[in-house]
Amino acid sequence: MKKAELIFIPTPGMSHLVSTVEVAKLLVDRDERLSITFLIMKLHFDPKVDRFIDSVSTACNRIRFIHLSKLEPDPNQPKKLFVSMIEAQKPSVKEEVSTLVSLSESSPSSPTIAGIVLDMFCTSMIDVANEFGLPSYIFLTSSAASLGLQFYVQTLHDEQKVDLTEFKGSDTELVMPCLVNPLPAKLLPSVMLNKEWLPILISPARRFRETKGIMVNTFEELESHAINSFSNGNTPPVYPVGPMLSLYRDGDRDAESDKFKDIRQWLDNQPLSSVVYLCFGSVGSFGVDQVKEIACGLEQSGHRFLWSLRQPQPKGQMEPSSDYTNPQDVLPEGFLDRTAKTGKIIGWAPQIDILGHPSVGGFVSHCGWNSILESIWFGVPIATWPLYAEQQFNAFTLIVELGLGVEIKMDYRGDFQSDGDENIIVSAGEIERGVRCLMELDNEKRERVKEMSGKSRKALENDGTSSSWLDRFIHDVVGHKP
Ligand SMILES: O=c1ccn([C@@H]2O[C@H](COP(=O)(O)OP(=O)(O)O[C@H]3O[C@H](CO)[C@@H](O)[C@H](O)[C@H]3O)[C@@H](O)[C@H]2O)c(=O)[nH]1
Repeated sequence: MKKAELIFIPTPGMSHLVSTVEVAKLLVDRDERLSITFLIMKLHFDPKVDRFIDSVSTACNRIRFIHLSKLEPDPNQPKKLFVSMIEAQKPSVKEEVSTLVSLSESSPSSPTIAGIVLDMFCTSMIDVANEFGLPSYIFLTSSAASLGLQFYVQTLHDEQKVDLTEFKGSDTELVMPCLVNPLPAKLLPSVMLNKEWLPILISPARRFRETKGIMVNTFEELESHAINSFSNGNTPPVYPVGPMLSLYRDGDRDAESDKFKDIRQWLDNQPLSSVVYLCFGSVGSFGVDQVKEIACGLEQSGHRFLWSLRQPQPKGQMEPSSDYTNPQDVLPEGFLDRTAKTGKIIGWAPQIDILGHPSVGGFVSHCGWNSILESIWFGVPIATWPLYAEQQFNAFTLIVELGLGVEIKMDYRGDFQSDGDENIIVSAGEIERGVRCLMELDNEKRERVKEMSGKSRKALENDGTSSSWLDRFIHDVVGHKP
């Protein structure tokens, strides 16, 4: 039986890496011929990434990680765009791929290199795959609808010569194959409405078309309409293989166990479904004025809360936000004392543990796709408060397309991607209303979320839809199991 190896090139931030590693784990579990080598770029320092990789390396013997050497930034160059920083890693990627290919060719017992699986930000590495005659695949860490959006926007731009930036601030509604409902143009990701950023977004979609297939972190039962919109043969095959969640992040747990124990204990003492959890992803944070409004909104709502409150990064920086040393400095006077019995402020959150805890009854989220999938998995309804990237679009998908959430905001834009004219403050009143709406959600809506939770778990069972798609992917990449 000939063995096969896939090379994975992820974007090395937690929100892309975790689901990519998870799909790799399932692939090797489902076929003993497969092994996977990850090439890890060192783009910024996040100790969570290293801890996570260490824990996976020790647990899975057919997955290994090769760390590429860190490129020192050229002091004469202005700070580069993220995708350009990835593109600059091509020579090191090429060197590693060359070594792996030579090794594979030198011995009949070595696995054949079957292809390269890339993150959406790493499509420049398709050139490396082509050089070695290897097929490329994508693993998309966001939704099928967001994939449809990328193809739609690229077609509008390239074929119909539409200047997308004209949609900025307009009331136009866009009808696209991946959505049942028309999308208000104001919910397009900021990068699509900005002349400087648009090419960065158009380019991956063009290159996706060159690949042999796209695995997406979603499942048929959740996004059937969007998934069906790819069946016209105009795109490479799409494989909905999710939800890919890391339900046991041992690396995180060991490193921060005392802090996490305290959070678990606090949750253990709260009534069933009584706590609203607030978290805005790995990067999201707010300025002091907005923090105060959130605090007042929570207090006015009277609901119990667990709030991951984080410090803003310098403008334009997209690295994980850090915890406050003294959160009281940014909160309204006396807030911590007044809410001592009903609320808890934390920094980086053990999100999976929190969402899985029976005391949690709602999630105020920035609508990162991982957070949405995690919340659905645990049957916790979401109140949307998107900040950047495709999050406004995800909020629309969740509320309008899927009917699985309530709205605090849908068109809000976080500081780092707004052009300065969109920085409205969401008032305490709006937050209070949103939190009440979420926590006092009618049974029918809560049941819908629970039902989808069951479907998400079923999709990954041995005979579930996502497992079948994983098998189909393996078959397309390495052929029939003997
Ligand atoms: O305090 C925290 C904050 C986050 N997380 C975890 O970190 C991940 C965050 O992922 P996500 O919810 O997708 O948010 P982002 O970190 O913002 O993710 C980026 O990547 C996603 C997937 O491509 C996109 O959907 C987002 O828009 C983009 O910002 C999730 O697994 C969370 O469980 C924690 O465990 N604790």
